[in-house]
Amino acid sequence: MSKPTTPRPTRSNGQGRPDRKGGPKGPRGGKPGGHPRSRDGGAGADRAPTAPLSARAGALRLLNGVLGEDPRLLSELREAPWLGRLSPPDRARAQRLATETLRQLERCDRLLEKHLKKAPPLPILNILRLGTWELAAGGAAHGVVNDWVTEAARAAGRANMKGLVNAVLRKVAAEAEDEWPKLRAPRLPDWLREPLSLAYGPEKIRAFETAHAAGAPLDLTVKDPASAEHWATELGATLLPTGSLRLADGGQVSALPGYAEGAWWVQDAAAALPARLLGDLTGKTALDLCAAPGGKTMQLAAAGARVTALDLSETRLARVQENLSRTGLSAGIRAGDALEQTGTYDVILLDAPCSATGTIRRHPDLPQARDGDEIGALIELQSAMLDHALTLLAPGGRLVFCTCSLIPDEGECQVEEALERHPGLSVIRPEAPGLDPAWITEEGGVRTTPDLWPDLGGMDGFYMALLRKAD
Ligand SMILES: C[S@@+](CC[C@H](N)C(=O)[O-])C[C@H]1O[C@@H](n2cnc3c(N)ncnc32)[C@H](O)[C@@H]1O
Repeated sequence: MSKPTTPRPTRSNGQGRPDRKGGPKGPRGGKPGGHPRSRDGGAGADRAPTAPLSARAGALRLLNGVLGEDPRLLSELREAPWLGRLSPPDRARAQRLATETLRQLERCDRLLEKHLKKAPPLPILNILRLGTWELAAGGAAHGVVNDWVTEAARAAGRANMKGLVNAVLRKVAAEAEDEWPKLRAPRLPDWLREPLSLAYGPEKIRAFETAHAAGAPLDLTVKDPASAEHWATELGATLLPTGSLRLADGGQVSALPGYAEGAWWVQDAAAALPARLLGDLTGKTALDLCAAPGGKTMQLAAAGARVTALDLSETRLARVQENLSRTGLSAGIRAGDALEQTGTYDVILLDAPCSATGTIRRHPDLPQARDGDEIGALIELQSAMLDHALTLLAPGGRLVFCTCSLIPDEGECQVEEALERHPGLSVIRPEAPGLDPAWITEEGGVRTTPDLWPDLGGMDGFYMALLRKAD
């Protein structure tokens, strides 16, 4: 990777909404053909607001919510009241259908474009996208087409769109098996592709895109590292070089062996690395400054620290408490702003709020629902948090700064600039089982990217650095 001097998307590249090139012409993600949208992804008027919804109707609402005029992340739409109208299995199916369609949106659009003279209203275009993904994934043509035709009448309230959906999806069904594999991995939108290309080069970006298209397996962190091999056998999982367990497809997580007794928790292999840089923490006081939902809090507690887990969000802190209760680990939980904390700690973990662009394998909605506008403010917040965190660190204390971002301004640059602002602050060479020396950066941090471990199933993009305050 070249020296990380990526232009900051909002400071130097204000590029506006993502460019979704390559699909049918006309209304794309943004302009739903004049249909008013609700903020929770509603797809057409609710004539019976309590009537059950099918998985496909749910998926359509989710897609409309992500790609509508006021784009929402799927995680934000999960709170939408209408989701209560789906049975739990249908809700899971709807999430999967929407997620996988978003992951392959460019491929869906490329298959559709030759069959559309002009783009239909957004809800109908989204129906065609969902149907195309289902057909490409091997769905039975008759059932998929008929169900989406029915949905078309309901969603748009315009029966004349049924014919279009029927005709287009039948054509897609006839060619998907041959044509789909020829399509390139979907490209990142320009607001992200351009700064990442400058930092990593075009070849690496194509590798990121291939990894994003492949999706992510289920990774677990074991509470007691000594039992990792035992749980790998119990779960039929791969034990990764860094100590995490990996399942190709976990299915229902709460039904897996070891879940109920709290032997492990779900955490991407890259996300498990920052806390591991701190090693054994027996007897140390630790502050987890942005703790929720608690993956790293549990690691710090399992490593022997007396942990204070802080987060701004009380709702998200409830997840930390649930996770601690299930795993039998303990930490003091505190709601509040990281910038207003007082006290002194031996170690601090700062997993700062960021663009989350390292997690696109798991969240393919992110490039579609975001446009980079928020990144400038996040960069400012990260450096303010890092400066304040250093005031809470005991002399000689260690701090891990990390973000799940691919953008160097949220990682490498933050540490380089902090070293300039704080004479006496130093970077400790990172050590942890399985840490590949090739991941170590110029300033001494660790950079992971989604294309690493291609034969094992990739990993999230993360940046982390272990810092030491002067005595
Ligand atoms: C990347 S997530 C943390 C993930 C967590 N460390 C884990 O491993 O499970 C960032 C967190 O920062 C929290 N946050 C955002 N602004 C904050 C602030 N000013 N003070 C404290 N927490 C904040 C968010 O609520 C969010 O839970």
